[in-house]
Amino acid sequence: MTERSALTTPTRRRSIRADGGHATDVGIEASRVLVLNPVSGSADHTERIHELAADHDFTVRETNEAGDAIDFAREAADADLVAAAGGDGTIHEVVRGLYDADALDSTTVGVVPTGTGNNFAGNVGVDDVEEAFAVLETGDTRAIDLGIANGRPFVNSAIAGLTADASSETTADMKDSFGVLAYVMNTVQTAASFEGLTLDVETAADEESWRGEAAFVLIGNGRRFPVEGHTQADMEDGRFEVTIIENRPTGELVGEAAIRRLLGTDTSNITRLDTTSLSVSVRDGEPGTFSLDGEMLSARDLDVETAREALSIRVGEGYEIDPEPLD
Ligand SMILES: Nc1ncnc2c1ncn2[C@@H]1O[C@H](COP(=O)(O)OP(=O)(O)OP(=O)(O)O)[C@@H](O)[C@H]1O
Repeated sequence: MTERSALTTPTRRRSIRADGGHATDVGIEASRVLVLNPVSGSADHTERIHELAADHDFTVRETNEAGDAIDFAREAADADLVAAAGGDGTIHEVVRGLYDADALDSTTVGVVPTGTGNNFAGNVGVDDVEEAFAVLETGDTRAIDLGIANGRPFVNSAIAGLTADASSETTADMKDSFGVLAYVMNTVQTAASFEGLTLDVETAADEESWRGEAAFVLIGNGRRFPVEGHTQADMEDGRFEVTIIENRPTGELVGEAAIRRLLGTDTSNITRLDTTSLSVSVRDGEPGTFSLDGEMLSARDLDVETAREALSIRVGEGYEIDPEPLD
């Protein structure tokens, strides 16, 4: 994807944080914008990110609350390069803002991992903050697939079968070790009466379908779902790797060892589908709670499709264009 040449002189306002901290440039016409979540991860990165951003000519927009990154990205629609400093949720919001503004054709996205799990950053080969700024300058630009669920984009995964509680109670340690599966483990460990979801999962024409009681449905765009090992999926193939975990009585699921077993060698209750699009319908009861990159969405039906190579993104050396398929 070509980058546009220099824009007009940036128009800048200055805003000073109430706590007397950093002055934040608000330059919505800047050609390089960095959206910074100051509360992601261990929340001690703000100073360092401002320094690095200044060294690399980024205009910084610091979020004050959830959702700000969507607005800031939308307002940065004319920028050539928009970086997200945060975790998966911040990247999700930035991509959502650019998607809403129809700016993905003209804007390249970068990630600066200052979140807790940083799963997506790892999947595009960016492991730390210093490396992230080097990648923003000289990394390859790849066009990767976006998932679109009920009109909302996601970069990493869409998951059915979680509760909002499970997301908020998941600890940093769990996220470090297990990424998105931490949510799964947490749900199973905390929900004594977890009922599962009666679902219809239909894939694109002439592909497979699944109907039954599921504990979880994990739809991977940027990531795949072994518990351990390499989590990066093929992000340029226009396909999802879908993992359906059939519900079992809670007693059988409790504990880390059980989860490892579930997604490890014992695959008798796991169905894997590979598809360009699918729909997930909750058959009984209340609408289901779905997670898009960790951000919650309530719906009875989730229609998911790929926007092939729709997201232009800077990648690090660890990014694999064509990762080995799962066994
Ligand atoms: N200033 C803010 N105050 C409170 N919440 C915020 C603020 N800015 C962003 N958020 C919200 O913080 C949430 C968590 O952010 P994010 O996912 O980036 O970090 P994380 O949870 O630490 O990392 P990861 O998702 O990689 O584990 C997001 O839902 C986002 O909307």
